[in-house]
Amino acid sequence: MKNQSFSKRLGFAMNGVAAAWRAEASFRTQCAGALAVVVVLLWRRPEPVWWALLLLNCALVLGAELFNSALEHALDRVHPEHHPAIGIAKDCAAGAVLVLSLAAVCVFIAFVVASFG
Ligand SMILES: Nc1ncnc2c1ncn2[C@@H]1O[C@H](COP(=O)(O)OP(=O)(O)OP(=O)(O)O)[C@@H](O)[C@H]1O
Repeated sequence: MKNQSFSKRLGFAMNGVAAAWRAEASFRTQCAGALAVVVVLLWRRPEPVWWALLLLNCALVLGAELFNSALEHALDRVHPEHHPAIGIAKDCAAGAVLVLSLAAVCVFIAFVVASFG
């Protein structure tokens, strides 16, 4: 089923986001964090570069969580039994979310220091 219309592919992508929202508490928490960042941006109205940096970080964390969720679903389906390699694959995906989340927190701290310090 390759090369479907743009609206159909957009629908598939929205289905993925909705499925992650329903299934993953961490995705919902990260969405709440991203919303909080948008509220702070609207309140402080910083220079455009801060909008770009903070929104990019939010998108990176949410995107990584979606990849993490995709990998978990696929691995659980193709290999339901426990295996050390599956564990490492899942841990690496979770590690990617952690690394990007830490980077996002660092950028947010830099923003707070720059605008309130
Ligand atoms: N099939 C498996 N084989 C080996 N280890 C596994 C397997 N499934 C999960 N694990 C280990 O358990 C951890 C948690 O896996 P799980 O699939 O429950 O993800 P999770 O981190 O709970 O996901 P969520 O983001 O939904 O909270 C993995 O990171 C991995 O270390």
